[in-house]
Amino acid sequence: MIILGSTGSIGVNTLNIARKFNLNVEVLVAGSNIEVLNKQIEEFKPSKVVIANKVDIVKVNHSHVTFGEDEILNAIENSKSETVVNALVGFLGLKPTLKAIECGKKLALANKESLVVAGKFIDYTNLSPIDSEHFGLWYLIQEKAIDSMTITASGGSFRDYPLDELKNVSIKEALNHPNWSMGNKITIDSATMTNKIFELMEAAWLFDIRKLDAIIETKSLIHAMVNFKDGSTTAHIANASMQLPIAYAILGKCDTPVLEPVDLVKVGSLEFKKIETSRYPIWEAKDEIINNLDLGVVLNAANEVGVSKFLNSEIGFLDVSRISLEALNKFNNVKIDSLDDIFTIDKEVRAYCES
Ligand SMILES: NC(=O)C1=CN([C@@H]2O[C@H](COP(=O)(O)OP(=O)(O)OC[C@H]3O[C@@H](n4cnc5c(N)ncnc54)[C@H](OP(=O)(O)O)[C@@H]3O)[C@@H](O)[C@H]2O)C=CC1
Ligand SMILES: CC(=O)[C@@H](O)[C@H](O)COP(=O)(O)O
Ligand SMILES: [Mn+2]
Repeated sequence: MIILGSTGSIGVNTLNIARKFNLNVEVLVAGSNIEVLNKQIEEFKPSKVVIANKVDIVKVNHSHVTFGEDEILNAIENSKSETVVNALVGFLGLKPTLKAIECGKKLALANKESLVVAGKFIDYTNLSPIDSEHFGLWYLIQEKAIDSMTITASGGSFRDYPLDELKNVSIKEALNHPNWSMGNKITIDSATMTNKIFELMEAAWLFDIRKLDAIIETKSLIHAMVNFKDGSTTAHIANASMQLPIAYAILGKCDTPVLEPVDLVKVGSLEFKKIETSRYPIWEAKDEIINNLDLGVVLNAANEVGVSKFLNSEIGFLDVSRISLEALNKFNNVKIDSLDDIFTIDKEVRAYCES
C-alpha cells in the first residue's frame, strides 16, 4: 500500500497495522520528520519515498526520494499498490484523494478535510473512512429503518475549563487532549468542536443522511450511535484507539484481536453532556452547515488559517472560532459547482481571513 502522512499519528498507527498483518508498504510520504521517516524506511523498505521539502532529501536514507505535492500525485499514479491510506492533514490532502480515486485505488481516508470541502464530487465506491465515529456508524448499520445518527465528542482540551478563562489558554493546554493522542491540527479542532462539525459533514456524505447530531461522552468509549425508527438505539463501544478503524479500512474485515475489549465494570459509569455554544461558539453554525454542505470549503479554509495563527501565537484560542464564524457569515451565499470552485473559494476565504 501507499501511506500518505506516514510520520503522523494516523500514519504511525497504520504502520502498526501493517506490521501486525504483514502488509506490503510500497510508498511512504512524509513532511519534515525525517528521523521517524528513516526508521520507517529501515523497517518497511518502501520502493519510493516522497517528502515535503527538497532541502531534506539528503537526510533521507533511501535511493529514490522525491519532494513536493506533484510528486505525491505521481507516486500514486505510478504505483502498483491497490490501496492508498491518506493520512495527510488539511486541504493538502484533497488532490491526493482525487488522484487515488481517479487511479481506481482503494482509498482508506483519514484526511477528513477532503470530504468537508469536496464531498459532493467524491466517488464513494472504493472509499473507507478512517475516523472512529464513522467506523462506529458503519459497524452499527443494519438492515433496519434508520431514523438518525449521533456521534460523540470528547469535549476536547477545555471541556471542564472555566469559561471566562478560555481566551487566555496556552497552546500547550490546547494540545492536551483528554482521550486521544493525535496531530496538532485535529487536536485544536477537537478543542473548538470544529472537528465534530467536520465529522457531521463527513457522515452526511458517507451515509447520505442529514438527521445527524453529536453529544459529549467524556470517556470516548462510545463513538457513535444509530437511532432506528422503531425507537431503539445501538451504540458502538471500543477503547480509544485508531487501530481498529484503520485495520477495517485497509483489510475490509478483521476477526483477530486488535484492541483490548472494554471492561464496563471497570469503567463504572459514563457521562453525557450537551454541546453548549457558550463553550464551543462554532456550534452555532452547525445546523446551517448541515443544511448547506457547500459551506465546508469556507469553514475548512477559515479554520486552517485560524488554527495556524493560534499555533504560531498570533491570536488567542477563541479567535479561531471567531475567524470561522466571520468567514461563514461573509461567504454564506457560496455555491460550489465544480472542483475548480473549491480551489477558487478556498483561496478567497484564506485571503479574507488573513487580512
Ligand atoms: N490522529 C487521529 O487519531 C485522527 C486523525 N484524523 C484525520 O487524519 C488526518 C491526519 O491526522 P494526524 O495523523 O493526527 O495528523 P499529523 O499532523 O499527526 O500527521 C500529518 C502527516 O502529514 C504529513 N505532512 C504534513 N505536511 C506535509 C507535506 N507538505 N507533504 C507531505 N507530508 C506532509 C506529516 O509529516 P511530518 O510529520 O513528517 O511533517 C505527517 O506525516 C487529519 O485529516 C485528521 O483530521 C481522523 C481521525 C482521527
Ligand atoms: C480519534 C478520532 O476519530 C478523532 O476525530 C476524535 O473524535 C477527536 O476527538 P473529539 O471527540 O474530541 O473531537
Ligand atoms: Mn473522529
